[in-house]
Amino acid sequence: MRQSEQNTPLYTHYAGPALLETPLLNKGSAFSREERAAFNLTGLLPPRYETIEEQAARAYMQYSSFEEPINKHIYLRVVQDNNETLFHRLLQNHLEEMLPIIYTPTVGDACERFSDIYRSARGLFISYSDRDQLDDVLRSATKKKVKVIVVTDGERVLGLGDQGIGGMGISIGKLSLYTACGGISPAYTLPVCLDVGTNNEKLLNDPYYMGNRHRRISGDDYYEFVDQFIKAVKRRWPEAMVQFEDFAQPNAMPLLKRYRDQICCFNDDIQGTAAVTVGTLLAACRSKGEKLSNQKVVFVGAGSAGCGIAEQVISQMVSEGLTDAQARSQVFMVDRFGLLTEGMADLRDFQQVLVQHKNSIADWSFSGDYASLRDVMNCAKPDILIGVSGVAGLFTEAVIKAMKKNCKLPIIMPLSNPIKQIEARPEKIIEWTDGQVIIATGSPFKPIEYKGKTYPVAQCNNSYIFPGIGLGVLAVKAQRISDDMLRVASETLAAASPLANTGEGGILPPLTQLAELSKKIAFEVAKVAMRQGYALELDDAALLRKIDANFWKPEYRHYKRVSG
Ligand SMILES: O=C([O-])CC(=O)C(=O)O
Ligand SMILES: [Mg+2]
Repeated sequence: MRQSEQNTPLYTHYAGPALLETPLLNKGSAFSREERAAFNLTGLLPPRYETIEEQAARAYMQYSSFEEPINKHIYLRVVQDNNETLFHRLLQNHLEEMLPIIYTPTVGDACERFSDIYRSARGLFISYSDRDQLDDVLRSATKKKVKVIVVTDGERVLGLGDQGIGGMGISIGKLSLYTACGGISPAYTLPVCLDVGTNNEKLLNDPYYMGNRHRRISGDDYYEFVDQFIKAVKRRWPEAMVQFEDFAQPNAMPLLKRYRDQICCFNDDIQGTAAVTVGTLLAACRSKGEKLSNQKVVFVGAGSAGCGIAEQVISQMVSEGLTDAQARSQVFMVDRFGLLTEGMADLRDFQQVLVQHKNSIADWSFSGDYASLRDVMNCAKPDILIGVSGVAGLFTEAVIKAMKKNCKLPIIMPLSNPIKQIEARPEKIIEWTDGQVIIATGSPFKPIEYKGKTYPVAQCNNSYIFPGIGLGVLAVKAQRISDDMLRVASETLAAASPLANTGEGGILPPLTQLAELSKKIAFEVAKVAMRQGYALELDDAALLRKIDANFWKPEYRHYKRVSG
């Protein structure tokens, strides 16, 4: 059996202060007496030799001294930039408590205030003005073996809009989860922010803003720049997987279409969110003893994320036996002007195929030009309501009550992040439906007490999907990420649903079980990649061993010195 790399010594020429200043290698007070002597560290550290658990206990005490989530976030990022192994041990020990701090929702604040709270360098900022020297820029990344890149241009960070280089915060947060929940070694990850400017006036006028102070580059210049970046990545790290994150709607889909058959990549907001949503819906329907293909689904927000999920829902309905046209007739997209309806002006291609035909809503009665969300609730009588609008408060009491009137146990999923952008808070939805509801949100919420009963709130966030995809892709060196790989990730998630399996607990397994779930997703994803000819061929036992061997653990290795 292949021994995990982590049990073997690590050979390095770094020594003295440079070793302590390299977060991937630094062990701080855990350097042993022998290592301190061999690496010229004697005297640079307090005399006591500590274990990683002792270090983690001190760090947790310091962490707990901060009240505000943003200050806890800043503290954890400092630990990360100082000692990555310790950072991940701390996360592992307190995953449930710390996920909302390093990731959604607090990561949203960290992106908005990126320049204000900036401490030290992490990741690669790639400026448009550097476009002719991208090979040099990528060479500056000291990591030789980058295997997972999360790249954003910061134009649509969560539901917070254009954050310019603040988008780096989300790339960092996603990759922390790749490690914490998908076992990808931090030595293999690289957060990237493409700085093509910002149209956010507040940032442009903010003296502390650290990005380039010009408006966003757009059109052909923009696409050419992204292309230069992708080509440079292919030259430097030909096997790296690229996750597109938080690109604005007009660019997200074209970029995905352009690269999905060229490199190993996916768009987290379109495909990752679709995969987790379909997985959650499958589990919710199973827990009701029903099929997704028997449900009517309303989406609020017809951007690339909403339409991406809708297409995935449709393809699931078709796999359950509906025709494409039948499935489309059961899906209703509502955007700022109302229900997407045949003949509506200015629709994008991906919206055009999701309109309702005039004759299928001929017997609806409504007053404006297009049916409003409330009209859709009254006339379509949906079973499922999904919010991906980024607009707080759109699920009003009237909307939810109109839905409940026609559906005994509605499935309601306000998915917009972070919490301040949510369509309706879950405790309100429970109150308005008198507890007769299945809820999932994009951001985390504590279980809700209502009339003596406890209601868990599932966090339908793409974090259930991407770590497992990454682990599977790495295990078999997959060259592409196909729709079937994403579909099997949804099914694997649904199959792990406590509520669907036992009639009790949440619709989704708790996030604390993500590492185990990611291994299962990785296994299934890798098998599909092999079947489709995108990956190394391995038998099941060898694949399981590979996944385990690839799963990095926050433990210190023993170091041996080599000359530099
Ligand atoms: O980051 C998250 O929590 C989920 C996500 O991709 C988004 O909202 O853009
Ligand atoms: Mg996102």
